[in-house]
Amino acid sequence: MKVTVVGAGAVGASCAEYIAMKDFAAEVVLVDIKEGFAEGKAMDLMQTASLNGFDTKITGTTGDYSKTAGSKVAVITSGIPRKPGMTREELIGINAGIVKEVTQNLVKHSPDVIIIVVSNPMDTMAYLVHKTSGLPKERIIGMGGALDSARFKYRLAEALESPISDVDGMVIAAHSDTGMLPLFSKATRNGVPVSEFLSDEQKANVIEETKIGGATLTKLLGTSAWYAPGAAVSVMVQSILCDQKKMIPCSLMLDGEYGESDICLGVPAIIGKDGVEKIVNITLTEEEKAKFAEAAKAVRDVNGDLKF
Ligand SMILES: NC(=O)c1ccc[n+]([C@@H]2O[C@H](COP(=O)([O-])OP(=O)(O)OC[C@H]3O[C@@H](n4cnc5c(N)ncnc54)[C@H](O)[C@@H]3O)[C@@H](O)[C@H]2O)c1
Ligand SMILES: O=C(O)C[C@H](O)C(=O)O
Repeated sequence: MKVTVVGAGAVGASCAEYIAMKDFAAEVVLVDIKEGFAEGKAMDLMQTASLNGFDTKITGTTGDYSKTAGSKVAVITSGIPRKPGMTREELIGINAGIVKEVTQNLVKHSPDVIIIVVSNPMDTMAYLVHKTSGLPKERIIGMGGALDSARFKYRLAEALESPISDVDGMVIAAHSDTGMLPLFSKATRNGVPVSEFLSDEQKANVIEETKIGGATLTKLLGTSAWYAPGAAVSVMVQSILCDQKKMIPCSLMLDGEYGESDICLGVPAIIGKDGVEKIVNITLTEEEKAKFAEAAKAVRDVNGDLKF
């Protein structure tokens, strides 16, 4: 099956690399607006195929969407990343126009496509794709929770001094510095609640470091992260192409779930061959419910800046 990745920059190339390395897709098409850039990234990645042992064919194109025709999944990473000191929300002015145009091109050539939205501010960009693509809501999935949950597990393992494979946990709500909701109450080490091992101070630190995970990396790198974002996308694409039905927190259009409607926010969902098979309703504490509602209010304010 064919996967298109729009934006052959840091995140787009990382998506293509992880998808190819796992060898579950027949073809990955990279698209960029910068002349020759996607072609160059595709060629460089293809020259790793014999070294890394994959058969996925990676091609690149400068804006020729006819090459993306018949894609099962398209990942939108085109747009600008933030610089140190910025919030993701500040990117809306430039990225909204790019995401809207790219979506129209993708849908024109692949009407049955499932779109994974990565460009920031992601929850708002996912909402924009819902409002402008004409695709059913099951086929538009924002990527944020998979990445934020991986960062949560990294911070939990650090605090627990345990291997990451011992740890499980999930982050829902908004993909923003303030609106992320790491579900500490449900995090476990080999099935045992992590609250059995960590103090209140450690808990607060893990939650805060998780929420500012993207900002911390942006400060260190001078631009935002790409390895873990690419790996997170590859997990979502694999769950679709291989119909794995994994439960993954994704930014989805809500219609009453978690008390919200007409907004994209991170919630756990079953992801399979048709996209979103089911939004999973989990029980939140009263404090978590209040934080989810607060995150929704902030995302709704940002959505208000969109022009359709
Ligand atoms: N949702 C997440 O978890 C997450 C994680 C990391 C990054 N991001 C976001 O992903 C986006 C990309 O980040 P990056 O680090 O890869 O940036 P980047 O600058 O390295 O790459 C972006 C690429 O998009 C291309 N582009 C711009 N306009 C285009 C268009 N109209 N059509 C096709 N290509 C176009 C650029 O030429 C560039 O190569 C940013 O908005 C960033 O904030 C989101
Ligand atoms: O932090 C960013 O701006 C990029 C991305 O959303 C991330 O979380 O890495």
